Amino acid sequence: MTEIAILGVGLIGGSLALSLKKNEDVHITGFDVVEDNLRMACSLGVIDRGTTHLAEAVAQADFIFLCAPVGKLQELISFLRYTPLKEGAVISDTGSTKVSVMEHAYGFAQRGVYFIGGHPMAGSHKSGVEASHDRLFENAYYVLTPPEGTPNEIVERLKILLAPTHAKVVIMDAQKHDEVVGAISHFPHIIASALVNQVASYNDEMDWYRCLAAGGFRDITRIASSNPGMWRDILLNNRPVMKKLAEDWKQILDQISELIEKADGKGIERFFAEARAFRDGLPEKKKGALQPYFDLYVDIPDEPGVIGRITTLLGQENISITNISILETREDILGVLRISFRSHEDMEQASRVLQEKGYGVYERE
Ligand SMILES: NC(=O)C1=CN([C@@H]2O[C@H](COP(=O)(O)OP(=O)(O)OC[C@H]3O[C@@H](n4cnc5c(N)ncnc54)[C@H](O)[C@@H]3O)[C@@H](O)[C@H]2O)C=CC1
Ligand SMILES: O=C(O)C(=O)Cc1ccc(O)cc1
Repeated sequence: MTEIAILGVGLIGGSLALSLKKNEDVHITGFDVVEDNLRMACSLGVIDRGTTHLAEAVAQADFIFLCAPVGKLQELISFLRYTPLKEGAVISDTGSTKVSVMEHAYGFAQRGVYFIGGHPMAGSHKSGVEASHDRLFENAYYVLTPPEGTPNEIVERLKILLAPTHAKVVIMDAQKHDEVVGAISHFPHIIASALVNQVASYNDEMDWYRCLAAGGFRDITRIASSNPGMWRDILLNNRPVMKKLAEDWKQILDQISELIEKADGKGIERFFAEARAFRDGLPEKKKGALQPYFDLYVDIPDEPGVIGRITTLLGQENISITNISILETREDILGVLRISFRSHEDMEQASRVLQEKGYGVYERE
């Protein structure tokens, strides 16, 4: 039996646990600072047991995954440095930045314990264990940053353990990771939020901005709905790269501003054509990466038996549900039920069936 400890049982820790559980020979202990998250994770079958005692969670573990926010990783690593661990244990993390993590991950090898940085390049703008999914990492890149001198067989052990995620595991230097991921993931979150903030400030004067915001605006700003604390931590842990990207961005904006000022149609067209050529050449998004589940939200009256009636209705139509959770229940006010489906077709069929029965149903991005 392989003992696994997941420290931070949220979206990523929960999804990792669900993927690794596909290998029946694992036992997963979850640690979290929020006891309710552990209770929820146990009841959803994400972890085998939960504890709020860190030393106890890791003592017998063969693999330890740090899945807490980036801002908490250094503190967790420092704790592990002086905590009794099993000889040969492999520690990894899932943080979105790698240089600041690897700088702190010293002092393990001399104890016969190994630290290998990690970053599964798939996720969501949603947070929390309720949003976790066993196929979240399917077809996504999963970057590992082993420090120099890590024995090959240790990296291989970690790769074998990660096989049930069906991610494409790649080895990368931490600095290179932060530069590339800074440009394709971290910086776009700044741009998406900046766009939303710009429109929101105009909207203060005239509500039409909000009303007409649709299509392209919604597509390009989806990630502005991400967890603000998580993105604060990511930016603060990739500062030199973020500063450089912001400076380059200012230049790009100045250039386009000048083209507009000069009414340089050819230049403007070239700007869009270059972007289109690169965008159209991006690899196809394979199913599994980033959007593996489809959620429907159903308004539910606060009355006994309503959830049973909804699930029975869907069962009668042979529509499979992958997850179900109650998001709000307040006295005299409608609650909201979130139902997840494996495919868009299942979700649409469920939406039709429930609306026919008079339920208020909607999708939320
Ligand atoms: N959300 C995403 O799309 C992705 C996130 N990541 C990275 O994975 C990590 C986890 O992110 P999510 O799962 O999205 O966040 P989350 O907010 O869903 O889960 C984080 C969990 O860590 C717990 N936690 C907070 N402080 C802790 C501490 N000191 N010790 C143990 N647990 C603690 C929280 O209570 C929560 O349950 C972050 O480092 C993030 O940068 C990586 C890939 C994608
Ligand atoms: O919601 C999205 O599209 C994301 O950007 C998901 C994501 C968030 C953080 C990461 O480190 C990797 C992927």
